[in-house]
Amino acid sequence: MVKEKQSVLIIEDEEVNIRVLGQILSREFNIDVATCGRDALVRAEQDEMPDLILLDVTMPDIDGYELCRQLSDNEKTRHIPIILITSEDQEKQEAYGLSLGAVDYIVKPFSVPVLVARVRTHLQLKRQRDMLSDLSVHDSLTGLYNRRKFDGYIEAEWRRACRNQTSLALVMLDVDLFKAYNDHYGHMAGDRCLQRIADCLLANIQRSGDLLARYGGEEFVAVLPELDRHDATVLAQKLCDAVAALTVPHAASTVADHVTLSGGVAAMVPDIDMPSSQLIEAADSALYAAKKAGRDCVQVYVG
Ligand SMILES: Nc1nc2c(ncn2[C@@H]2O[C@H](COP(=O)(O)OP(=O)(O)OP(=O)(O)O)[C@@H](O)[C@H]2O)c(=O)[nH]1
Repeated sequence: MVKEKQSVLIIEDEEVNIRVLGQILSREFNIDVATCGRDALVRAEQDEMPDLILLDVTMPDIDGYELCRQLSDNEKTRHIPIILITSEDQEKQEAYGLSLGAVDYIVKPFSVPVLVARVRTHLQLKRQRDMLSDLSVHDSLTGLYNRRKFDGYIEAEWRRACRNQTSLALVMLDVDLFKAYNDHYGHMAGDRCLQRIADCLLANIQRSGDLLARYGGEEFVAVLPELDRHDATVLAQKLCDAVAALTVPHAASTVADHVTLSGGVAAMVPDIDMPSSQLIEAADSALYAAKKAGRDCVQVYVG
């Protein structure tokens, strides 16, 4: 999600510099401060990550260049632009800092308007990058995550479940007789129906590690870490019930007088040599079984 007000992490150990930078920048941005390298590494990785880091090269514990290298090498923090602040006005030092991953380099004593202008420019670029990356993982019709996000997420969760030897569950949901819905009510009404279903499913998936995505046209998928087969089945039924309770009329359905879903559930504790596609195929075959069993029901894969 792209933030309204962006945030800047100032990594600086001198009180007077913190005060000056804080005063200048807090008019436009949220400010966080770290006074040593170790604290900076923790703050850069927290849930509410900074959008930009102003890093003083001279720090008491970890050298600023080393800190810059660590932040740029870390998968979680590498996308945060870093501006180095230093009193060393040497071309070699500047080139070194930039080669470590910093996006800019400011020499003390600095001009306030120049510093603010550079911070603004890098934050604007960061905002544009965030918007692009947000668009690339969301489905434009429903606002849910898209297939690309799902593919990456299930892979990561599969590896985590394998490492921790915990269960990973997958629920696949497909709108029943949706071709007939489109044929009867028109494609635009079909789109609105999919949006209502998406909102409803999202409202009923609450745990922070869960991921709901639009898997294909009228198919949705939920990745549910640390859920076993039983609990995933309970959730899948709850999702189907919630959509049925919307009572969206479906006059062309042979199953009910309103829109219904079929669901397929699979859950596994992965082995090191099992691909994540095994879980997807299992949920898909359970969904196929639900369709064969007459639709408007949930079936579970029992391997
Ligand atoms: N309105 C709309 N329709 C879509 C969208 N994506 C896929 N569809 C339609 O969803 C329908 C799916 O049809 P089928 O795969 O035959 O399945 P079904 O009619 O739902 O039948 P069952 O799955 O067997 O219950 C197709 O007619 C697609 O055109 C979309 O974004 N908007």
